[in-house]
Amino acid sequence: MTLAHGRAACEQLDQQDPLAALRDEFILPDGVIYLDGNSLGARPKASLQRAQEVIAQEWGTDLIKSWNKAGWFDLPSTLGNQLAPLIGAQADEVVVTDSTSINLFKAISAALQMQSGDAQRKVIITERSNFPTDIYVAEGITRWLDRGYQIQLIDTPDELPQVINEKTALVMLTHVNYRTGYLHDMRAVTALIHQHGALALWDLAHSAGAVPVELNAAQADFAVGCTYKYLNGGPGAPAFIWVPQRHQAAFQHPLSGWWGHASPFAMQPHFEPTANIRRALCGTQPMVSLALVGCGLDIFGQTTMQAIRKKSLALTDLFIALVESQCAAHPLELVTPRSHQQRGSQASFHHPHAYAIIQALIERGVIGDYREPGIMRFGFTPLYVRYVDVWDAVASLRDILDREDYDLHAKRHAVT
Ligand SMILES: Cc1ncc(COP(=O)(O)O)c(C=O)c1O
Ligand SMILES: Nc1ccccc1C(=O)C[C@H](N)C(=O)O
Repeated sequence: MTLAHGRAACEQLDQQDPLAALRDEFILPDGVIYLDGNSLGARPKASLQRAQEVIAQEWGTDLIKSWNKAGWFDLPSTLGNQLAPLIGAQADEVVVTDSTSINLFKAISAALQMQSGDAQRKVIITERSNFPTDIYVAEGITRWLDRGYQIQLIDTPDELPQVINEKTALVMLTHVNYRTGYLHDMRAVTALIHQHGALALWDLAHSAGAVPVELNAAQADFAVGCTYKYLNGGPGAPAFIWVPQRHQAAFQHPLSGWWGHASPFAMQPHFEPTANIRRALCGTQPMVSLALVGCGLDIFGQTTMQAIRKKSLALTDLFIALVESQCAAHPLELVTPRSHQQRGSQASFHHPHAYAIIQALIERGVIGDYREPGIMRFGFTPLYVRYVDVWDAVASLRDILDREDYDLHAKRHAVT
């Protein structure tokens, strides 16, 4: 079977797919091909019943008792422990809490604090192409501290070895780039960062549940990430933060709310951080939303990240090959690395009319998204995307391009 066998070959791949049955765990509307799980994951079927249970039973009937009885108070750690194996972390190293932006704030502040004994380490290195919130939060911290911290933006990963030095306090990278899908070699980059005495903070927003991650094996220092993308936790679901055992005692951040206290219900007038990962917590969590994260994580119990990675690469390989063969007459330019070692679970193409084309695709039920400048972005979640979806998505794309069936004056929505 080759591509020349067309859609039938894709059907056969679906029949042989060891993950095929997992699609049944999700609700996906008829007629929709969902290639945007890198922005908002699809809904696990179980989440509706779980929401009903939390609202009707745990909140409605059990009321305040649920903080103990339903495990609400422990839930950030319970879910963190469930997530840990997916990112190469140990138990008691992860909590699911707050947003990625807020967790970035905690991790960056703690890292700067840990480096503050060395007065010359004043530089945070990150990529110009990093997701903006990462850069913005670092800017907010440096401006607010007003102690001469600087942010140095690099334009390509290759620049890191040239710019990192004894003045670098922290290198903050997103493991898989949100726009291009470029995947860093976490182990090699972390080793380089450590050679220079700096700390390594990884944003796993586009990695957790998408690619195998080995935080402890890579000796990373801190990590944060979303649960609403590849982990299918739900819109705005709380994010996570990982602090390895070896850094927990030194991990201090300024959002020292009562949930991070050694004994929150002692109601002491001074903050004393708890000894464990719960010092990364701040305050009360949104329980309805937090509970649904478990439904997304449960599905991962039925497979492995290796199986997911295998299918992810097959899906992106197929998509890239089909776009390049079927749409060869059009000015599409792949911005995602071809090399498997450097590719996350997405494929992005540049086209001068990318926004209008994405809108036309969405109208036909093929959901991807648009990112500046001129990039059509397609995310592949192996738990529910089929090989035939890839075939059908490219057929729609080709048809739209061949007929120029898109509106160049398409209205720009607030969310693209
Ligand atoms: C790399 C990265 N970091 C962070 C975020 C989001 O942060 P938050 O959930 O705080 O909006 C995203 C996407 O929204 C992202 O792609
Ligand atoms: N949280 C969102 C809310 C609204 C719209 C998009 C998002 C995203 O997550 C975007 C994603 N981080 C991205 O890689 O572009």
